[in-house]
Amino acid sequence: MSPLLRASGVSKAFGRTRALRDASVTIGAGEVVAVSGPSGAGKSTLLHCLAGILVPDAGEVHYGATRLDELDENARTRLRREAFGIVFQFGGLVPELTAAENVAVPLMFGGLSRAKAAEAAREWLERLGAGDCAPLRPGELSGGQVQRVAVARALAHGPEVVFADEPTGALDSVAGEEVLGSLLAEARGRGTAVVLVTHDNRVAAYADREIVVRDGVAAESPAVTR
Ligand SMILES: Nc1ncnc2c1ncn2[C@@H]1O[C@H](COP(=O)(O)OP(=O)(O)OP(=O)(O)O)[C@@H](O)[C@H]1O
Repeated sequence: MSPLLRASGVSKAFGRTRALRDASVTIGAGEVVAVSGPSGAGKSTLLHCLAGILVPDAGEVHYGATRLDELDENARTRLRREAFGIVFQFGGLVPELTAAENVAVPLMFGGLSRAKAAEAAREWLERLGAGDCAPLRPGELSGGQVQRVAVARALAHGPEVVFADEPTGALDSVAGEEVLGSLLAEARGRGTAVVLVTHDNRVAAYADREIVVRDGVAAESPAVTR
């Protein structure tokens, strides 16, 4: 599998907390990788460094031929918008916008007309089983619906990688499995890589491969052939 995203010797500290120590991991194109480990181990920090949300104190992050950690803030934001999709534990939707607008607005940033973005947003919400949510605001949605909308928003612009930080952590197991099932089915169908932070072993079982983080140290399991 060709490497898409590669962290090499990445370290990140917050004050005296060494959240990540010398982490070296690779994400292949189209690969679904679970990042697991106990609370506070450094999983989110690793995800944020790979996604260009955080800049590491040491080490390198490569996205294809691009050295992510050397880009300035604007360039990283642009790259994230174009090439990455992100799903947070609590959706991270804009509360003032409807579900449809939450999905459509990033598409308009990407250059689609309002009408085309609205149409694509509707299609994506339908695909994720959240068509009925289109006119509603996040405050009017269930946790599972919020995550479906967040997944639609993360996938709609055709990213190469989706980063999901405990995307089902706030949901009961049935809703969680449905959301995760939809995310992975859509991503696998499109060859989109997924980096999935979880401390739930059942969730990790959906992945092709696991990166286990303990005390800031990341260990990769070998690739599983499907
Ligand atoms: N912005 C921050 N400021 C200060 N400390 C931080 C910050 N972000 C993370 N940390 C600390 O870094 C360590 C790793 O945090 P991180 O969120 O990466 O762990 P995690 O494995 O994702 O944990 P959880 O499963 O509880 O979300 C923790 O000790 C945490 O308190």
